[in-house]
Amino acid sequence: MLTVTSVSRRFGETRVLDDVSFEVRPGRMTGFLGANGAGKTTTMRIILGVLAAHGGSVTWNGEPVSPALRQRFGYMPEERGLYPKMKIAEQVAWLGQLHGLDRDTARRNTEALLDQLDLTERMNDKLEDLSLGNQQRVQVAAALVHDPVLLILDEPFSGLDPIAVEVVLGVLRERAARGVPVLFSSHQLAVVERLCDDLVIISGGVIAASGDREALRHRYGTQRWEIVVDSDAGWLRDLDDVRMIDLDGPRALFELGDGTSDQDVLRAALDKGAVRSFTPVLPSLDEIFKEAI
Ligand SMILES: Nc1ncnc2c1ncn2[C@@H]1O[C@H](COP(=O)(O)OP(=O)(O)OP(=O)(O)O)[C@@H](O)[C@H]1O
Repeated sequence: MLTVTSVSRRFGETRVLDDVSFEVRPGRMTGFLGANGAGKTTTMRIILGVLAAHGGSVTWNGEPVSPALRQRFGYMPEERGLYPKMKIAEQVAWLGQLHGLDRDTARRNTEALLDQLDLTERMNDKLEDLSLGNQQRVQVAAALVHDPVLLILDEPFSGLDPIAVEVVLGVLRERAARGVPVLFSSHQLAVVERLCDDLVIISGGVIAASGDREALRHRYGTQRWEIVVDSDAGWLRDLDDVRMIDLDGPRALFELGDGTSDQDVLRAALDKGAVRSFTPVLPSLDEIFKEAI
């Protein structure tokens, strides 16, 4: 497990990270969410040792992160730093060797990854001859070739079409399933909502919320209910302490005040006729994000 504890960082007089603490747990995809300039890239660089922290610590299974251990981390930086004129298989295998793999293992891992990422047919093409989406798949291969014990990915899904998102996601999920902690940043709330098990939300260099995604959905946002009846559900508006959010004929989305309960509403609905469905609706990531920051 990776543990970030009370990390701070300034650039000049500006404090860009303030007491940042969170965990990236084994076998879990952790989404790192924040607006532009919130501090995601700075945090990732500190984890990778590319940038020094001005306070706090980063530990791996309770131990400080040594340079030798960092070699075993996988990092996909925001500025995609591969060689445009080098053939992709050669390049990925070479990066594997730089991370300590022998030549045969590097080649085997490269071939397996390029196959998983649907790039086998392009393996002898130069990076610059690939579409931007395919170049990004190569970046993913480069971050994974040495079988990293931890994966840190800065915006791995940006600019990918939906099919490429699925392909990259499949590869990352497989690593997570093998027990590798995966931290990835993203602006795309809908993507993160679908992909992550845990969430870290950062705002202005401060952690606004972190932990299990479902637990956060329960903790943040206002609980709502959806009911579907047989005829128009507009009568719900007349009930005390019911606030209608959305009404679409027999379907209504509403919130409850303190003076009533979901069971009161259900009873009132059954008195009127058939109830086809009645479900609590948890807030979306979008709502959690807005409330947390
Ligand atoms: N080398 C630097 N010198 C000065 N300020 C910097 C430097 N790197 C980052 N910053 C500032 O630190 C803050 C956090 O930047 P960071 O890149 O970590 O944010 P981010 O959450 O990754 O944003 P984005 O989503 O736009 O990539 C920003 O205000 C940024 O301008």
